[in-house]
Amino acid sequence: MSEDLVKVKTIAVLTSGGDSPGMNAAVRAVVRAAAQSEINVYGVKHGYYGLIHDEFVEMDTHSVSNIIQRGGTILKSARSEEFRTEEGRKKAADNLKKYNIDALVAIGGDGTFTGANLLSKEHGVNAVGVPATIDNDIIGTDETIGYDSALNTALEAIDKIRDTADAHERMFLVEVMGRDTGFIALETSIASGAEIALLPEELTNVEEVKRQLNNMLKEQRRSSLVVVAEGDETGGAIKLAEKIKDDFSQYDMRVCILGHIQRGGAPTARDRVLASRLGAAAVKVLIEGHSEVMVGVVNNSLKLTPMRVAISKKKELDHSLIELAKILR
Ligand SMILES: Nc1ncnc2c1ncn2[C@@H]1O[C@H](COP(=O)(O)OP(=O)(O)O)[C@@H](O)[C@H]1O
Ligand SMILES: O=P(O)(O)OC[C@H]1O[C@](O)(COP(=O)(O)O)[C@@H](O)[C@@H]1O
Ligand SMILES: [Mg+2]
Repeated sequence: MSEDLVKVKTIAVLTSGGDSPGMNAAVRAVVRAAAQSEINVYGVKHGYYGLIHDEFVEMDTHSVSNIIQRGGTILKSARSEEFRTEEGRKKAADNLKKYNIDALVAIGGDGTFTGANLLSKEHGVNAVGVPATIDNDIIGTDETIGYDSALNTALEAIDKIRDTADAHERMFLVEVMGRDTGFIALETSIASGAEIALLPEELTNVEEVKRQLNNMLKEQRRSSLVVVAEGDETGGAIKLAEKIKDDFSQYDMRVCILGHIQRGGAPTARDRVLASRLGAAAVKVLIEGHSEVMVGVVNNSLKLTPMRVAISKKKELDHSLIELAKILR
């Protein structure tokens, strides 16, 4: 984190990794905050792929009109294997030099920040990270951009599944996203009143799951919902169903995988506000001379975290929420 005052004239902004609702709001905030400070902005299409393959487009305040409410990302997102190599990052740095770009705003998740940090270390490119992923798995910010939207999308779907589960007195195993982390699974299970939540952060004992379901069925529950994070130890909802279906054949078990609907749709108000704050903050901290940092909001205040710290460890679930889910089900 350096803090020398530098005149930033031109910046680039990109979105990378899994898209998340609110990425557009963040791009808009970066472009508009930069314009306020008379900084030129290039948008880079397709994340690091576009950085390597010269997909730079000039942006101004009009380029970001009417996007704050839209899901996806107007800059497109991608995953680039080439950027994981030194040669790939050298090509990316050469392109940034070609356009006289002083700094990069990378909007994405932990992988995106790992890449940006390497680009900065190897080629002296000033880089600021803006956390955007539905997984909410980044330390240094209470929530990532897109998490609240994905949570609400998943919850709406689970509420609907509960209606039909109840009508048919069925058992549903609902799989939500979260390759390595159970934020969506835990909070949707609390908010929907699910009977059980299976999280990547906890060991899953299939016999124990069966026992709990049996106990609840003895309480004469009319339906059962098990929310399963895709990264759960059992390997997701389909695999779990294979392991338990014979024991619950009378409940006409169904599996529903929510999948990518959780990544799309209009961002919630909270995500739009978070993205607006963080996008503008990224420009501010670049002007102040910071680099290799991530902007976040903690306890409603802006916070800077060195990128190397942000990528160094996994954000932990709140154990009191795990207990709460168990008490209230
Ligand atoms: N270890 C790494 N070294 C260099 N670049 C990386 C590394 N990890 C990820 N990246 C770059 O960041 C991109 C996005 O990472 P990914 O993990 O897919 O998404 P997210 O940023 O949402 O976690 C990758 O496609 C790759 O180009
Ligand atoms: O869209 P893909 O490539 O199938 O990736 C799915 C993964 O992306 C996510 O939606 C978001 O993850 P990242 O933000 O780390 O890219 C995960 O929850 C999910 O496991
Ligand atoms: Mg990630």
